[in-house]
Amino acid sequence: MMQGEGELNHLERPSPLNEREKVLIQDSWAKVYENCEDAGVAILLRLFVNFPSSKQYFSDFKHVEEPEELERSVQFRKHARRVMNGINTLVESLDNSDKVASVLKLVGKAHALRHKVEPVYFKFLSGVILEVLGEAFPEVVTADVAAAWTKLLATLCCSINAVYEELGWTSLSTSTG
Ligand code: HEM
Repeated sequence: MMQGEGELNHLERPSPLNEREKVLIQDSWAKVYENCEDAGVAILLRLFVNFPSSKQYFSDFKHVEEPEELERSVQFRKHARRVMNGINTLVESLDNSDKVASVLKLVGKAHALRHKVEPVYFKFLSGVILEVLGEAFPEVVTADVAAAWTKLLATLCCSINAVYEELGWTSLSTSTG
């Protein structure tokens, strides 16, 4: 089995978010988004420290190891902002499934075709988001809030995987190793 293929096949799409879960996500996100810049940097830094291979896709800092130096990279900070803005759009659009689908389609397409990012990195990023939010906002991220976020992020990964599959990612992934 090629790298990433198992991930594509074995992720189960969670049930849609219910109204309570949407409110839990929107309320908790509002607190996080007040510190958008810091939260984004903390999340991306954790991704690159815990999963150093995720740096391979970023020309400006793929060989940088020091977290302090990573944080200073313009490309790093720009992507941290983009990730936070992407999640913000999803959170704002929880009642608009067409919008959610179209945002995830765009993100999936760009990362598969242009940046050639293995889809498993979206799963790593999702885990890191939960971890960092739980640590940074322990009073906000209760067990119920964490469960709602887990569901949203699993949905995100499933949708991204579906886009990759539609694009025939398995053949692409052989060329990127
Ligand atoms: C929720 C998850 C993510 C969102 C919302 C997101 C969003 C974006 C956006 C909006 C762009 C620029 C637009 C474009 O090129 O089409 C971008 C670029 C990029 N993303 Fe992501 N991204 C996410 C996850 C990831 C992950 C997990 C990786 C790899 C580990 C990654 C790697 C890249 C790279 C390499 C670029 C190009 C950077 C550059 O040229 O400066 N992204 N991302």
